[in-house]
Amino acid sequence: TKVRRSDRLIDMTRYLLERPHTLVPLTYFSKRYESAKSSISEDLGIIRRTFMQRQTGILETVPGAAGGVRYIPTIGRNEASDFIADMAHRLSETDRLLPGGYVYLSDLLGTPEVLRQIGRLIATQFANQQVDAVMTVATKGIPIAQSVSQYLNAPFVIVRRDSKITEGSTVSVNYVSGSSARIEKMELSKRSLQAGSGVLIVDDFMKAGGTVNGMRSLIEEFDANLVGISVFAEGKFAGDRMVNDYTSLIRVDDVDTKTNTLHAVPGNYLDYNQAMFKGMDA
Ligand SMILES: O=P(O)(O)OC[C@H]1C[C@H](OP(=O)(O)OP(=O)(O)O)[C@H](O)[C@@H]1O
Repeated sequence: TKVRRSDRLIDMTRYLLERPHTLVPLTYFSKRYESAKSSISEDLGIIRRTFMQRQTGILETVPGAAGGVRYIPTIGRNEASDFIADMAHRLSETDRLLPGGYVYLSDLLGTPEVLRQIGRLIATQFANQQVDAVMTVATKGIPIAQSVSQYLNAPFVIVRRDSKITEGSTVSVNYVSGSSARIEKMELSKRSLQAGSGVLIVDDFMKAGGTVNGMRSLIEEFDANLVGISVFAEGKFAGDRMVNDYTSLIRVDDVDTKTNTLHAVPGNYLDYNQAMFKGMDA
């Protein structure tokens, strides 16, 4: 029996939301609802318009026989700005400051809604780039990488600072870690990355940038290419950071070890993506 338009719209929306960055042929929906392609096209027009108006995302249409539709998750400027302001406020709570200017984030990075929004924000910035893999370093970066990976429909790979036989043979690099100028090692299973793949680096926190820099050299070792770098928060760092082209959602701009407080403000994400957000409103 034919499926009514209202029922089709609900089921198509769910189907698309669950498959970001995935091309779905119109014929798939025609068969699923036993409806003409012209009806399905009208359905998709309604979904596209509503997604646009509510800033749920973009419904791309790929023409031709091998064509179809692809849902690109995005976040609107206002929702992004509100979330970032909320996170900056949360980080400025007392008792988050840790020795060495690090910040306690594990409660936030264990909250599903926070992880969803972080993933959506970072995936929005890279929605139109060729990201074949999302890379992070164990441990606290992993939930962020998983969330970004889900929104971009790209696998995530975990770099480790320890050797595990369960990772098989690995490529390893030495890197200068943080302000302590210690040499550390990080490695990635050889099976994780193909040469030439586009890699997005994400992490929960960047201080001196040594960790991110280590991941950059790992990407070079794999003959892969760096698409971008995005971190949830960046610490206050006096020295010259080894990394400069990155986005951060939050920036720690003041640390007072006497009163054990820190002040966090929005990072450079909104400024960096101003043109992108303007394009969405157009
Ligand atoms: O910019 P840098 O000076 O290199 O510091 C940023 C590192 C340090 C910290 O990881 P750790 O807390 O050391 O390790 P884990 O994530 O496993 O807790 C954080 O998650 C980044 O990866």
